[in-house]
Amino acid sequence: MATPVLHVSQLTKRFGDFTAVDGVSFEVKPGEILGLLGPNGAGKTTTIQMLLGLVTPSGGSICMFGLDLATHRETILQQVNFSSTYISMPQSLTVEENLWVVARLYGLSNIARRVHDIVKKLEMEDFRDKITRKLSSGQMTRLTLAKAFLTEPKILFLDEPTASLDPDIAHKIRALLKEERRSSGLSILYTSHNMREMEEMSDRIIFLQRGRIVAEGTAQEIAARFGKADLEEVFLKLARDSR
Ligand SMILES: Nc1ncnc2c1ncn2[C@@H]1O[C@H](COP(=O)(O)OP(=O)(O)OP(=O)(O)O)[C@@H](O)[C@H]1O
Repeated sequence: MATPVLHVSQLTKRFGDFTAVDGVSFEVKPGEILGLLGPNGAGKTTTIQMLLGLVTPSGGSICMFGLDLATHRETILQQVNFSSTYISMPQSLTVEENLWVVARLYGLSNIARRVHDIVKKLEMEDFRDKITRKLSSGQMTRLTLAKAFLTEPKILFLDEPTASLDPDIAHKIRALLKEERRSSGLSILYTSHNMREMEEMSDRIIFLQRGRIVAEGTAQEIAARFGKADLEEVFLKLARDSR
């Protein structure tokens, strides 16, 4: 069996007396798309922030590519990238300048070609010269996705990657994610509140509720386990139970 790209064991985060992530364990295999689902406040973002080394866990371990994040942070993070709405990028630079900054920070070669390719792939030609401060939220989302793809990571963490995109662009982004997974074996962990997207994209889904995993499997397996027709019905049941 393939070695997992990501192995998370008993991951826990406490903020004072409050436990936001509570003993979570899971794996992501090479080329796998894992969906992280859960109601507001379930602990999805906190989990991703720990995987990125932005938040220090209170307990448990995170291994990527067989290395422990606590001791091999720099090596691991060179092969990881992420996209989320909480990223802030230099506001006075243009879209393309921001991509050049990222490319230089990662020490990439052939920067002009890479930037050109990613701008084309994400259909950003219209606003490549626009100042970042003036971007619409959907354009900003595309810039953060471009930043994530630019470094050709082995695993991508995406926190609500299609949240502010129009249906046409969201569809193209999903197709691109699937194509990258197919062509380069990219692994993806992502969150979304769009149940149809979760069903379409995810090989497996982890359902978080109050910081704990309450269900795991394919969308069909999870729906069947709860005796529901689809993921949306399961979500409504679990979300209402947790309020
Ligand atoms: N720095 C912090 N200090 C205290 N509590 C925090 C902190 N960060 C997150 N929390 C709390 O941890 C819980 C989990 O938050 P998190 O942002 O991980 O949830 P989420 O599943 O991503 O939710 P959403 O769907 O709303 O984005 C929430 O109750 C949140 O208020």
